[in-house]
Parts: sequence; structure tokens; C-alpha cells
Amino acid sequence: MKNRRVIVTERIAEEGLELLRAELDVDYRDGISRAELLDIIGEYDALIVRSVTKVNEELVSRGTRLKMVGRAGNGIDNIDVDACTRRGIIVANTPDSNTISAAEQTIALLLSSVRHTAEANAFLKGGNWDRKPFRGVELYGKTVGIVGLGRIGSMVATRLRSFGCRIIAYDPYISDERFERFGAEKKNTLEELLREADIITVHTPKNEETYGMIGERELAMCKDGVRVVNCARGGIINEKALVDALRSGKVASAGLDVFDEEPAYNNPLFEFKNVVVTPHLGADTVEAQRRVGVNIAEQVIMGLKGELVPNVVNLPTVLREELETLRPYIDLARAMGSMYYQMEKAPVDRVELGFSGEIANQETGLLTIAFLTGLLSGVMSEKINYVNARIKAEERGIKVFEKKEDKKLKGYVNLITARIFNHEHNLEIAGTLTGGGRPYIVEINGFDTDLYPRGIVVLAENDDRPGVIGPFTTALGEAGINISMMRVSSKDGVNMMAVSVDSNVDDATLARLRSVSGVRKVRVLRFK
Ligand SMILES: NC(=O)C1=CN([C@@H]2O[C@H](COP(=O)(O)OP(=O)(O)OC[C@H]3O[C@@H](n4cnc5c(N)ncnc54)[C@H](O)[C@@H]3O)[C@@H](O)[C@H]2O)C=CC1
Ligand SMILES: O=C(O)C(=O)COP(=O)(O)O
Repeated sequence: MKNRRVIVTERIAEEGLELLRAELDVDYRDGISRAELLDIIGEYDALIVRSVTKVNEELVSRGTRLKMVGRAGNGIDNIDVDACTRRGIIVANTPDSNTISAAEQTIALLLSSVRHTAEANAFLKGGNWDRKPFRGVELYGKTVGIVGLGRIGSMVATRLRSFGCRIIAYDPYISDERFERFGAEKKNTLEELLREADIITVHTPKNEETYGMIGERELAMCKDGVRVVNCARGGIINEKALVDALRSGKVASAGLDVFDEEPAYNNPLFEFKNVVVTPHLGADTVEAQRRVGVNIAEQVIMGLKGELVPNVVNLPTVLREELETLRPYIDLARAMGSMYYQMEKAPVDRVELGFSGEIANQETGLLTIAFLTGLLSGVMSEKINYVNARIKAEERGIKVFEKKEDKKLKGYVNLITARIFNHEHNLEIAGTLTGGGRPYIVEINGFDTDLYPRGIVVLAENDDRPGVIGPFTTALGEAGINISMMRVSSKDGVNMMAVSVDSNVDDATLARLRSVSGVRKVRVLRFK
């Protein structure tokens, strides 16, 4: 893949770069100017960034070759994921690689701010010795309010419990079980948490809902002398409100790793002695950066090879192990989708997919996407892939429905059924995987079959009477086309032949097949 070019616009670990260089043409341009990046982005197949590079509409629209954006880190608020999705650009991040470091940095900022560590350090190194101004408070026995009990929030909870803190948490999007697992008392509203906490630490993503979620009104609800930490994203705690609350003494101390505007210079928060700040260092440890760098390099390489990438943010999330189980079903669903436009010439209004048996317990969203990718790939000039297939289907007015049933259907251990509707009639297909993981189409419009969806298949309908199949197969033989597999099934006086052949069926042969007496319809399906 040395003809594939990747540009890395921020510092990543050498180990990651080495992996990339072994497979791709790598342009390592840490700190490249925006103007230059905009100029040259059109030359690259992949872009790797951290939190500084703004991957917005302007940049993405110029990245006409881009297939993948890799975020070497966790937060994706610097990436316009929709802009990427519309263009079929995969966006992947490394969500688990730097969480420990971010959790530890949270604890470091908290301890440092409540014990005046940074300030005392500067004081002593400045040639002074005095202990009076630096009396701190213990964490022991304090109530810590965690806003957002996700990956990092939960790690902070576990660590602070060992300090003897009482943990309360507010996170409306997680189950009660998760609160229990991390020993956090659930608060149903942010207000409840704010009123009870001695220390507040935020660990939500930055988005429209969370930006400014702790402002003037919310800080006023807090206990006098509350302490706050923000190691998530600048602005989740409104900076102006925080300045006022520090000035009034409502907030006794703050530990901040992130700022509304970064890089941050002359931020008014820097003026407070009781505020400890770091320049977005949460993920900056040797271990985290090594993990992040290697992880994003692996994913970008997989993405450019056309393989499914584990941490794609613009696809349903699947675990690596799940992906292994799903892979053969993905191939089956894609093959089923690809049959429609090879059999019908009418636009699709609606697709109903059914997943029954073992497969019903899996992340079938990915199978729906695979089906749609197969459906649309053959007929659209735009690039269709797993990332944009759903959007492209919606844009074409195709309504998609999914149904799951974990009981066996028609005796199959697993079965995918598809009903594809157009104005006039519909096409119904069902497919399954054998125990050995081989995909088969087992039903087409009520005809039982066992079509192996690979290579070239001639699908014909004919009168169910003697003297039709013979001339049909003879016509193939006389054209030098070898039959590798064949299945005939019948329904209501009609036969369906599914004939797998080893070589292409040219137009002349197709015309001859169609002219065989008793043959009603012949179509040639090509599978990848
Ligand atoms: N300072 C640094 O260098 C680093 C910062 N981060 C940031 O830390 C933050 C947390 O990251 P993760 O724990 O990995 O994310 P996560 O996605 O695992 O967890 C976020 C949690 O916030 C919850 N949440 C969402 N909206 C909420 C709301 N309105 N109110 C309460 N809870 C809400 C979600 O349900 C979820 O449980 C992110 O903003 C991320 O960008 C991550 C790594 C390093
Ligand atoms: O991973 C995250 O969300 C971080 O905030 C770390 O950002 P960075 O990669 O250090 O610029």
C-alpha cells in the first residue's frame, strides 16, 4: 500500500509512526499550518490528528481522496463527523487507550489544587519558606460528585473510593447497574449532585448538551467552598461563571487541564492562586501515547485495506470479538443486498430485514449497513461504503426496518430475510450460514434454493415440464461455460434454476438461454 498516503498533523508516538511507515507513505507534519494543510489535504488517503487540528467541512471538502480520519485519542469534538460520514470517510478514535492517564491526571489536579502543591512548589523554589499560606484539606470523607460516569468518570470513582471519599454521580444515559458497579450513589438530577458535593469533577463529552452545563446558576447551587476539576473539555464548566465564583469564594479551588479556547494564553483563570492548570496533558503519558499511536496506526492501516475497523465512530460500535463472529454474516448480508438491482430495474421504497436464530443476539445494525452497501454499490456513481450507506439510502428515500427474533425460523439455526419493496412488487430473499461459516441464499421469492453467492450465477425461471432444463444446460455447454453447481426448485408450476458457472455469460449466450422453449426469465448475477 505504499501508494497510499497518510498525513499526521500532530505529535504521535514513534511506535505508531513506525507501523504506519511499514505499510504506507507517511507525511509526518506535526504543527503544520492550517493554510498549508488546506492546500495539500487533497493528496492524502488518510489523516491522523489529535485534539488540535479542526477537521471541519472546509478541510474535509478539500480532502477529495480521504478515506479515513484517525483521531489519536478519545474526544472527537474537533471533528465534524457528519461531514465525514456524508462523504463515506471513516472516522476512528482510540477511546480506551488514554483513559487511565486522563483519570490519573484528574486525581493529580484534584490533589494538587486542594493541597496547594503547585503554588507551594513555585514559592519554595523562589527562595521562600513558609507553611501558613498552604494549609489544605483532605479528600478523606468528602463527597465527590462525578458528572458523566463513562470510561474516565468510572476510573476516577474507583480511585477516589480508595481515598475514603463518598462518590455520587449524575449520568442520565447509563444503567443503575453501572452506578452500583463503581460504588457511586446515583443522583437523578444534576442539581441534586451539585447541592451535595464537596468536590465536583466533570467527565462528559463536549457537545451541545454539556457545553456550559455548569454555569452561574449551577455554581450558585453548590456548597460554599466547593472544589471543581475539569479534565474533560473546556467550557463544560462555564469559564466566566467559574472566574466569578472563584472571586466570590464560592469555589475554593479548581484543577483544570482543558480550556474553552486552546492553546490558552492569558486566560483569566490563570490569575487565581487556588487554580492549578495544565496545558491539556491528560493523555500525555509515555504509556498512553504509545497505546494511542499504535492503536490509531493499526486502525488506519486496516481502514485503507478495506477491512472493518474496530473503533469507527460513524458506525455502530462492535467489539473486536463480535466483529469476528459477524464477519461471515456481513459478507452474506452484502451479497443479499447486491442481488436486488441485478434482478429488478425498479427503484426501492422500503427494505425490511429480519434476523432470526443465533444472529438475533448480535449487533445486527452492521448487517443492515452491509446489506445497504451491497444494494447501492452497483448503482451509484458515488463511493458507497459502510460509513455512508445508511445516509445514502435515506437520501434515496429508502425506508429501512429491522426485526429480530431469537427463535429459529424455518428450521435454520440462523436466518437473514430481506423483503425489498418497489411500487409494483417485492423481492424476498433469505440467506443463512452453514456450520462451517459458508453463506447460502436459501430462498428467492418463495423458491427454495441453495445458491452460493460467489462468482457468477445464472438464475432462470422456466415452465415446470420435461424438455426445458436439458436444452438450457446444453446451451451453456456449447458456449464453453462450465457448470459448477446447480439447483432446481419448483413452485406453482414454475421452476427456478440457480446455476453457478465458472466463466462469464456473454450477451449472445444470454440471448440463446432466453430463447430456449419454456424459459421465462434469465438473469446473470455477479457476486464479489
Ligand atoms: N484531558 C484530556 O487529555 C482527555 C480528555 N478526555 C475527555 O474526557 C471526557 C470523558 O471521556 P470518556 O470517559 O472516555 O467518555 P465516555 O463516553 O466513556 O463517558 C462519557 C459519559 O458522559 C455521560 N454523559 C453524556 N452526556 C451527559 C450529560 N448531559 N450529563 C451527564 N452525563 C452525560 C455519558 O453517558 C457517558 O457515560 C471527554 O470529554 C473526553 O474528550 C479524554 C481523554 C483525555
Ligand atoms: O483524547 C482526548 O480526548 C484528549 O483530550 C487528549 O487530547 P490530545 O490527543 O492529547 O490532544
